[in-house]
Amino acid sequence: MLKNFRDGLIHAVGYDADIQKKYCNAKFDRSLDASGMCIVPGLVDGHTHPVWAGDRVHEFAMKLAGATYMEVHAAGGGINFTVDHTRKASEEQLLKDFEERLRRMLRCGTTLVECKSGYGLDVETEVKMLQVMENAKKNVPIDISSTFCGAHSVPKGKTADEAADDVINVQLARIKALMDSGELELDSIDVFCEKGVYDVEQTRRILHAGKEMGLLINFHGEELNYLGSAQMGAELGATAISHLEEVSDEGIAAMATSNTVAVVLPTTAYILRLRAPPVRKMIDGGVPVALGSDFNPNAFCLSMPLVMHLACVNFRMTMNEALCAATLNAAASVGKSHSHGSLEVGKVGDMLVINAPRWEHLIYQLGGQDHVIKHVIRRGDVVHSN
Ligand SMILES: N=CN[C@@H](CCC(=O)O)C(=O)O
Repeated sequence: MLKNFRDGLIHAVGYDADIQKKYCNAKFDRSLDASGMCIVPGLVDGHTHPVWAGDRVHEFAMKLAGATYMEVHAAGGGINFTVDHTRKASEEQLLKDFEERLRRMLRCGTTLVECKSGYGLDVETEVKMLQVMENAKKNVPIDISSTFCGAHSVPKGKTADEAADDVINVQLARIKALMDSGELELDSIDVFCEKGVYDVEQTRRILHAGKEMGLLINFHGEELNYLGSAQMGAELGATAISHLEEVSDEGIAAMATSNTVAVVLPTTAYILRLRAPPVRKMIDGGVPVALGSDFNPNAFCLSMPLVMHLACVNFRMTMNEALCAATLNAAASVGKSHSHGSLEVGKVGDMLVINAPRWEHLIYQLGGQDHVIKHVIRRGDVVHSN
């Protein structure tokens, strides 16, 4: 099998490779039966915030007692709590914690992960987070797609308009210089478009500025309140929008027309007790649906197999759809479906050997799914064995 992975790329496949259809939720039911084991592509995590300091375990009790996400923020917790700690943390400490999280993701089968900044909200700390991502790329055998999310929250002491100006004129300007000099490699720009955070027009301004710099648009929209951000994102040609619990029928139609990927996040809906996004309507309406773990101090889950399980039970996705969403469609959400997300000639040789007679065991087992993963192969190399 491994002879097919010289240079880390797939040169030939030993079975019928017609398993997924680009940008759609196609069937994926022809797993390879190799000595009682199955093979699936390496998993792609389409939305995470894994670089930060300051866990928020204390907030969990508030949420269990019924506090909403915005009530936790108003009480001094939430994103701004993590921002305070991340600003104080050294780059070395952030890198050490981040690399440990990446290694745990790898053991759960993730071979490509989208990673957002967003706990700095000022130019120094945002750049520090992005540099941590850059350094981790050299040390951990996992592919990282970096996203600048300087507009993740409105920092203390600024209005949203002032903060949007700072993101555009100060943060993006510095990031562009670092990208031009080759010190940073970024794929996407993100904004938390939400009532009480950035409104649709502020979000549009920031995303437009990022697009002008060549970044893909991949932002948080329609999570807690309906704002019409899906329509705005579609107008701007967004590559992806995530959350979408409150997306409207018009938003779904607009996203289908612009071929914008919907990145849905079952752990977040679960922990915040939000209603499920209308995944069935999105799939039936022609929107490509992807999955992300949304690993962050609020939704503390690194395991894509667990996310796929929740997607099937709580979002009523089929197991085929969940696998496609956690591989090819998640790769499309970061503009990497040409190289990642399926076992096709010319793509990277990322795959999982599943220690079970059917690949569905990856989803079937609730918790402990890493036990089902026998090997994680990244670019043709076995990088983890269980
Ligand atoms: N909703 C906004 N951002 C994150 C949560 C960040 C946090 O609570 O620290 C998310 O994607 O779920």
